[in-house]
Amino acid sequence: MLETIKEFASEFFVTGDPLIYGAMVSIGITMIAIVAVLTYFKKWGWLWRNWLTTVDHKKIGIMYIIASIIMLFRGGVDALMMRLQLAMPNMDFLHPEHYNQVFTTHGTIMILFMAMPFMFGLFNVIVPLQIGARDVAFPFLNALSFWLFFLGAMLFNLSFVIGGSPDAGWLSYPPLSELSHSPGVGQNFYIWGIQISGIGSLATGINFMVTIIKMRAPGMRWMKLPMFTWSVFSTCIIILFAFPILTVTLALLFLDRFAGAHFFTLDLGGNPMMYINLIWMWGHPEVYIVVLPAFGVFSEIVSTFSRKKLFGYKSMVFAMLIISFLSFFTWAHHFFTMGSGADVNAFFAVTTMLIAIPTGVKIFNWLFTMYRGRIRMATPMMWTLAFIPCFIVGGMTGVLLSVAPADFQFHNSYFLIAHFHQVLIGGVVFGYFAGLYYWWPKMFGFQLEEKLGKWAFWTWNIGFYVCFMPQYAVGLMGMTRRLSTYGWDTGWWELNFVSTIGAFLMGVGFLFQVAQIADGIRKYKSLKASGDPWDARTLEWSIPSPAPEYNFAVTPRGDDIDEWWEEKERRAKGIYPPEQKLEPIHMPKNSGIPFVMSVFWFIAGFGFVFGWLWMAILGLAGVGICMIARSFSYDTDYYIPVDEIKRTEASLRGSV
Ligand code: HEA
Ligand code: HEM
Ligand SMILES: [Cu+2]
Repeated sequence: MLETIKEFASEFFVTGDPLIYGAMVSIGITMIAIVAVLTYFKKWGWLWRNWLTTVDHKKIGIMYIIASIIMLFRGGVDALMMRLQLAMPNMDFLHPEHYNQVFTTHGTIMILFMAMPFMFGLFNVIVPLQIGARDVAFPFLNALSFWLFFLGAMLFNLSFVIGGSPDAGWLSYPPLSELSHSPGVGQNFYIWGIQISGIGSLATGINFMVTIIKMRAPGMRWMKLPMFTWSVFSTCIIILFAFPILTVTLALLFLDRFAGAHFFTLDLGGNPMMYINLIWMWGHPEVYIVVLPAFGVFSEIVSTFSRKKLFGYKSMVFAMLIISFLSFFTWAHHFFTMGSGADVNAFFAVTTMLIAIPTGVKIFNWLFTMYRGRIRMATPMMWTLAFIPCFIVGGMTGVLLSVAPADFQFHNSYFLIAHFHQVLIGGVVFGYFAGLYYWWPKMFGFQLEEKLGKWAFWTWNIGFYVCFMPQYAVGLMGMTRRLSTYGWDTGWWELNFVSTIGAFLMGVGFLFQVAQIADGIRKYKSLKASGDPWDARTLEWSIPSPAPEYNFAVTPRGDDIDEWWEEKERRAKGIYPPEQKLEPIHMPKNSGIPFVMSVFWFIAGFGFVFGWLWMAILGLAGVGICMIARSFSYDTDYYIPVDEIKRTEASLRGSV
């Protein structure tokens, strides 16, 4: 008996490292604590009814954001472990094979399970409210997308506890990711975790595209759309074309590993370069997928906090559409060194450089919006102001990398690492933080304490520069990426040491944010009387905060770019909109199917990971049954009666 248990343990659990044991035990304890708390307070029913089965876009958005912040923590711990290992030469904190696992999971989690869900969270919370809609076009699909993302992410994270983490880099290049070089199950976790959540991402892209096309308030023509919604639309275009490439690429890699196909091996007619091309055809657009919505957030904040109309509305829209389009023609800049020849490299160098132009247009528009504005220095605006110089430097070093001959030097060095962290942190993370601070009152109906927010802001920012500026230098001095340690004779240690200090400062910044949120919850003070604490401009602020379940009691109009601002001006002049009659509101009903179906996907994925076909088939059968069950469920909607709307409105607006 004991032998069998030992065998089981040695097959499924990563053994031998106290660090991993420690983490496993803490994950286990956390899980038990969560289950115990839910049971003790009898919250299972509440959890199921209000969250696990919800199809309300606002709640789905909040769940996305919570999941992504947890993933930011996990990815951040990975980052700090790497920085600790690199702080001094010849460190023995992470062994080389662990170092490989840690940068792989860090990169994958940060992009796919932190940035993507944060972005989808903001889409969900804001887009329907900004365009005056009652929900997204397909609320059921929206819930399904969330649960696919969530269980995909869980499957990926499970690799840490069972079976071993992937370790072939965040894009899992063959031949390293092939069975011959990575015989463990880590790569399978990578493939299935991303595959399952990727289907969710594609569905979200389609959902929001249809929502924006079909569900805008009357009067809201395309050139009246709020800028954040435009950014979401341009991102959805990229998702629509890029994600299917990822799905196919991972499916082919899976066939290589699982069925002995040879798409990406050099023998039997395959070619690893095919994988590299395919993965970057998704991977490059992916970085613009995550940054465009951040641009949208900055646009909203700049105009709200400068109390001015956004400068150059149309040029902003065209710049984003051009970036969406160009993002599909630059992928080969990630492998200039792979021998495609001068002509190919020149083509991709030029297309890459072209992207600097629309991006520059956007930067100048933000600056012109601020020019002569009455700027208020609240935290959302501070993150926006910090973003601009940071992103300019990060973008400029991107342009340096795009010079193909120079890239032969920069490629895979710490110069590259510094470039992409600068655009990803300075652009994406700062952007989503700004959005979170800006829309926090909208989501939860109370304000966060600014003081702790400012502490978080400064530690993050100072930490950022201290961490990543030295990396440009150490990159030029020859330090390459994915290096688990180095010697004293390299001359790199001082810069690395400084860099590690910066990384920990950012960690402190994160702790300040957690404290700020905890403090806000403790001192909770409802915003009942005013749903519009920033004196903002777009429709989401025209209704109470948090928004009622049905969003708008009566459908608003969207005739102006800053409709709510114009409305406030009209009201100040005593011009009120005509009283509209309330009507019963048509709403989608909650459903447990998205959650259950995603659990079956998880089971199928788990089966494929370990090559247990019976389990995979069981999972897929469950998915099929859920689909059939859904197609036979007719009771999917209901109406909210007028009385109830009246009661809700009265209580939310504080007059009861
Ligand atoms: C949000 C993410 C994001 C963003 C926005 C960008 C933006 C850009 N990136 Fe970056 N990049 C990454 C994420 C991102 N990148 C990642 C993750 C990798 C590495 C992946 C890996 O290997 O693991 C990478 C790698 C990478 C490479 C590959 C290098 C190599 O592997 O050797 C190159 C090469 O061309 C490049 C170029 C650019 C350029 C030109 C831009 C441009 O879009 C920047 C445009 C912006 C500006 C230029 C600043 C503002 C403009 C002005 C003020 C106007 C005036 C300026 C000029 C006229 C120059 N990037
Ligand atoms: C919080 C601060 C962060 C620090 C200190 C940090 C640090 C690091 C380090 C040390 C590496 C490994 C470098 C190497 O050895 O090659 C790395 C890789 C990477 N990071 Fe970060 N990181 C941070 C945040 C982020 C964020 C927010 C993102 C994405 C949104 C991100 C995306 C990546 C990616 C894609 C890789 C490449 C992984 C690979 O080589 O496969 N990082 N980071
Ligand atoms: Cu790129």
